Amino acid sequence: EAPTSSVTDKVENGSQLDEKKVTVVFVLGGPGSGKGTQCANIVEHFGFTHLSAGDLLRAEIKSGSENGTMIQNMIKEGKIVPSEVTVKLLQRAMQENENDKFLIDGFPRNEENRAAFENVTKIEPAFVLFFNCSEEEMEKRLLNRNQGRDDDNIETIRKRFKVFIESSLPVIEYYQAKGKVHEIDAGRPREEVFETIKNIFATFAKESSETGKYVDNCVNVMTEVHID
Ligand SMILES: Nc1ncnc2c1ncn2[C@@H]1O[C@H](COP(=O)(O)OP(=O)(O)OP(=O)(O)O)[C@@H](O)[C@H]1O
Ligand SMILES: Nc1ccn([C@@H]2O[C@H](COP(=O)(O)O)[C@@H](O)[C@H]2O)c(=O)n1
Repeated sequence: EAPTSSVTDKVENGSQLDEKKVTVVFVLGGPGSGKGTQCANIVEHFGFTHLSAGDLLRAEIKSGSENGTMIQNMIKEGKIVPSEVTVKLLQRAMQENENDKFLIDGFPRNEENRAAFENVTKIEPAFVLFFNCSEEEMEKRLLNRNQGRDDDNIETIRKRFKVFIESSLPVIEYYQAKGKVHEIDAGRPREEVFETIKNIFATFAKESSETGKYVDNCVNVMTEVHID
């Protein structure tokens, strides 16, 4: 495992992870707001790699890691796992992947997550997507999700909503103050939500290619979108 000291400085054009310059987009929003669903679309159209913090934590439980039981208990209670664990998983996943464009889904979940990631990786997100959706709609989606998740029951869902409001919204506000947030009305049908997202990514790709900050392979949708 790479020591954190090997992760070097943030650079002007994007952020640096070891030898690699990376573009990171944080995907935030309440439980069931549709983050994972839309990340799959972004991967397909814009060549990003999707890293879901929740998926990495669930994989860690399955791997029989020494932290497995602790993580399992936290997830069942809807609580946020200590940042040290989650940041290490994300850092390793980025280092092991050849891509240089990452969608980090469900992270940072609280101020501790945010500060730890920034301190360890020196990476700042290019921008943040905020999926805004009513609790009523999110609850309905989660109860219908049917993926056998331990935390998709009404008791844990209510706890996750509370944690989202108390701990995660302040992180979104932090990035809003920095002008980095694209807020999306995530209560609409999937296709409509993706239309909005497509415009955001196409604009970002265009602006970045003009300034030399962004890399390739997202041009296939450029003709379909309008740039405001
Ligand atoms: N726009 C939408 N309209 C209706 N259902 C949706 C929409 N987007 C996603 N869904 C469905 O809602 C459920 C939750 O979506 P998804 O897993 O993408 O949410 P999420 O934000 O990643 O949730 P979590 O944070 O709990 O992992 C899934 O069953 C998905 O198919
Ligand atoms: N940064 C994070 C992300 C997730 N968790 C825990 O995992 C649960 C499920 O997360 P999803 O994004 O897949 O919904 C979440 O409720 C937390 O318990 C975390 O601790 N830190």
